[in-house]
Amino acid sequence: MVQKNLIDGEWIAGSEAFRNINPSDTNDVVGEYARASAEDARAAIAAAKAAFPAWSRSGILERHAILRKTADEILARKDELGKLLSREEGKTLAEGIGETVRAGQIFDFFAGECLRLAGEVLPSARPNIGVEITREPIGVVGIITPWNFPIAIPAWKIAPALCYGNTVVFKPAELVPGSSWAIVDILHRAGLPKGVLNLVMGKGSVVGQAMLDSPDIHAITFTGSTGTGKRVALASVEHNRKYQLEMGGKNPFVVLDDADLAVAVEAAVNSAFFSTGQRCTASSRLIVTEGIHDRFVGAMGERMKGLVIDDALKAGTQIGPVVDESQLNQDTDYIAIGRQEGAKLAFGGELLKRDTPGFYLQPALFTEATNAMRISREEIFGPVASVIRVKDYDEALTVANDTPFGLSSGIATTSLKHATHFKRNADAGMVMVNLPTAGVDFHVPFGGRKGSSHGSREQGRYAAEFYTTVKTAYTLA
Ligand SMILES: NC(=O)C1=CN([C@@H]2O[C@H](COP(=O)(O)OP(=O)(O)OC[C@H]3O[C@@H](n4cnc5c(N)ncnc54)[C@H](OP(=O)(O)O)[C@@H]3O)[C@@H](O)[C@H]2O)C=CC1
Ligand SMILES: O=C(O)CCC(=O)C(=O)O
Repeated sequence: MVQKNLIDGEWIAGSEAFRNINPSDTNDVVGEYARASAEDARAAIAAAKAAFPAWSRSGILERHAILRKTADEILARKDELGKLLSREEGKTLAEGIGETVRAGQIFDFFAGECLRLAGEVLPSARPNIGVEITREPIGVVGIITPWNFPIAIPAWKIAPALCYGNTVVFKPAELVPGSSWAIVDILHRAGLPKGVLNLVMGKGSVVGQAMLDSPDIHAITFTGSTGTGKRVALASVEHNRKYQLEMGGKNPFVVLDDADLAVAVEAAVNSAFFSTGQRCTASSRLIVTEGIHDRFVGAMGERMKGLVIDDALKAGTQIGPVVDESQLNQDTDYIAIGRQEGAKLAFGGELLKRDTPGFYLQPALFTEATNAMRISREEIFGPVASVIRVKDYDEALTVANDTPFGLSSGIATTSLKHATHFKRNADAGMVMVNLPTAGVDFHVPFGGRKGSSHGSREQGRYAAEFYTTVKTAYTLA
């Protein structure tokens, strides 16, 4: 059965369908999905526009109940939805279920936020005048999401958009439509009025572009590549619309001489290779001071030998496949580039054969890398990391900050002084001490600096900044 798009409360088949393929086993078709056209996207935008006046004035109990019900269903179906996610994206079952739980928690959090909407009442600078500051929804929000977090990223954009009274046109990545379809179905059945949430699955160059070109989309929230992010920005400036971008990372993980080696290695392996390195918060630059360098590299090699790379759904798998052939080619191209640049491939980097045809790559660790190499400057988005040797903490901090990106950064140290200094001086939106650079909580701000992000933070209460517009009202007493 072809899963359809949701436009104005109706499931619409469209004229074309596309297949969702399991990267662990390319013979396995996860499902078939209707491919929306640019015309479908325009119909979805018109429906969202028409639904906005009523939804923006809907009661907070109605919004709360829908988001609460959605959270409950996602959490109750975590094993089934987690399996679907792992099957379509290739992260391990534990990661797939974990991400599904996170999506449920996000809906739960924003269900609560519906009940906590608040403003401020202030005295005016002039006598006998009262000032009220309130937050109002923006209008139609366009949501464009990537393939690497098929349920959590849609959840952390859709939940606040609806909570604060906006209507939505949602375009998931074509590679992973299954999880997105499932949460839209859940929200629809939870009682969202028609047109409030519209799903248009299909190509970014067609459906996404139609969204960028529409004057009736008042805000766009995007996560994905830097190149597409730039297109979103340019089109948004053209239409004078609000936009928010979460793009790449080249996140540093600093290991100091005084680090607990086991903690450092575990955090580095998680940062660099878990979720097959396909996280914008992944660390691909391991910046290591010279006193611990050789022990760290040796321990990383030992730990990497034990990693189980296999079918995402198999019990015991620790690293699933790369998401598709094009991403696999990007990863192996960068491994070749690293070698040409003079870095030493100390471990891994081989294509692997498993029982089923899939995109299996052994995580790769380069040593003798410099921060000037392309493998240290450009986002690879795969299980490929480089060790950069530095003299001391000061040089480590300089190298860590010497990047066009600024999403996450981490440090392994037992020194309070260095941990405190790093938290203050790392030029990144998120800093982790003795923890992986990736794997964030659902209720606190998420976002970066420099080339990684644009606009206000996502997640937690800070999300209100993007999904609302502030009004200041003056009243003569
Ligand atoms: N920061 C992050 O979390 C992510 C970073 N990336 C980086 O991007 C690289 C490429 O991945 P890729 O999936 O191609 O990333 P894209 O930026 O192309 O995809 C992200 C989303 O944007 C959509 N899109 C593509 N073109 C347009 C357009 N012209 N107008 C509007 N929307 C559009 C995509 O649609 P569709 O895919 O359906 O065509 C997808 O839904 C990765 O290797 C990685 O380096 C990728 C994913 C996430
Ligand atoms: O590290 C995380 O938990 C989130 C990462 C993320 O949002 C991303 O890779 O797009």
